[in-house]
Amino acid sequence: MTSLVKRFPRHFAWGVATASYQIEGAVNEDGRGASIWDVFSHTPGKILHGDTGDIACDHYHRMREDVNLMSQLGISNYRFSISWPRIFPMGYGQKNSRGLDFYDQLTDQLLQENIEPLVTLYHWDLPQALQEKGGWINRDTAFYFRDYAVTVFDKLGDRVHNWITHNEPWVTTVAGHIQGRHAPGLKQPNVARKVAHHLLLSHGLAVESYRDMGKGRIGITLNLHPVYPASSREEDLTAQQLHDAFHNTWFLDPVFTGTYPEELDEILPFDNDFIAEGDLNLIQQPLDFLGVNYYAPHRVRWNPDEISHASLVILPEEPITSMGWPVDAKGLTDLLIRIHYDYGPIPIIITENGAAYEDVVEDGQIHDALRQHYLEMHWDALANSIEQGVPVHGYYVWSFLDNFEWALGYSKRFGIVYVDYLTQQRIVKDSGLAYSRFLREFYEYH
Ligand SMILES: N=[N+]=NCCCCNC(=O)[C@@H]1[C@H]2[C@H](O)[C@@H](O)[C@H](O)[C@@H](CO)[C@@H]12
Repeated sequence: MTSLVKRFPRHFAWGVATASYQIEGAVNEDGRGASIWDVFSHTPGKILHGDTGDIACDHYHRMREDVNLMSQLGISNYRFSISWPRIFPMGYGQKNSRGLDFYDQLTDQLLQENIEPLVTLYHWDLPQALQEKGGWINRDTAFYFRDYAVTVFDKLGDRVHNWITHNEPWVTTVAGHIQGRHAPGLKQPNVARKVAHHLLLSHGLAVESYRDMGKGRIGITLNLHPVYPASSREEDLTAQQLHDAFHNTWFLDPVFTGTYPEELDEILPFDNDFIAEGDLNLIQQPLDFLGVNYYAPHRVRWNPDEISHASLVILPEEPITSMGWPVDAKGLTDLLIRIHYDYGPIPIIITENGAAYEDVVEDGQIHDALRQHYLEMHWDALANSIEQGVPVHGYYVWSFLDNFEWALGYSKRFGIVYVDYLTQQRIVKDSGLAYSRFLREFYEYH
């Protein structure tokens, strides 16, 4: 391992990541309003086994214990998200001071333990009251988001200096509004371009506001995949192009070039009546970093029946995680090099990377060798990216704790810390102990 620590720069930010609805629980406490995920998870048939985020990891009540565990493991960076409906139960208007107080205390606890916060403003838990006014289909939501962001900047901005506007707007758009497998559970492809645009507009408005208020760094997190053609056949090369537009450049292009990719119009045609003068300039304004969530590459073959005109191909012999996602760390290097050369030298933070595997508790331990190997392979791939000139400034394991995995409920475990949901006991897995050893070596070396 020692050779690996030398390959990362001195101030590289190693961390762990979570999200509010996936770990907090306490959904009806201290004035929190309902989110679209409260409604969705309580809708029969939407979540595996009927799981909800009502309790999750009970992090709202166990925050100090969890921060202390991070500190014991030598973790010095923590990415978490803020629950908008804890701050504005109705999405706007009357603020909820007890909701703000929780994140105020969390921030202070982190700083006391010398852990640097990286705060995500939106990790999918839209206030239900705004969904009832149209949610992201309604342009007003972008401005309510701006006002929510300003409130949080004002409260925490003296201590939090690293911000992410949105986590994976692609998932909100596609899973939430086309596939219907995420909240708000809509299957309306014709609104997808408008939803994505309003999410990006809200990002631009929040960045613009932060530039007037804060002196820290702000970016956006996108889930991105390198896209490989299954063969050199013309149709598979076309599938690669369209799939890349649907999964990657739909969001990379507006954020970094102020344009939407033309290929997207082939698969999601739209009349651009929702794009107002100045919107794309706002969306395209400079960022301090791009957050990249990387899990797996996409290998595709032509399939006109799919929205991206491509189907994923999993090779018979390639290893997969329990999510069915291929394990291919070189995909991370390929992706980062592509971003670097296509979009310029924007600093990159890997805001999520990790793997779900079936974990078994044996004598109070979890020997999750596959997850440990997955992580170490991706650290090596990240070092390769840096050695090839990509300015990577940080890496956050998804996830610190096992947590509510959206439509799959608690059936999938991504944590480096195991959570027994019956007792809420935390057990550091072998992968968490290995990460701790790696961090110790890194800080000793540097
Ligand atoms: N092939 N393949 N597919 C990868 C699927 C990409 C879309 N899902 C994500 O990236 C989600 C992201 C989310 O932020 C987090 O809240 C989720 O818990 C993790 C784990 O699911 C990941």
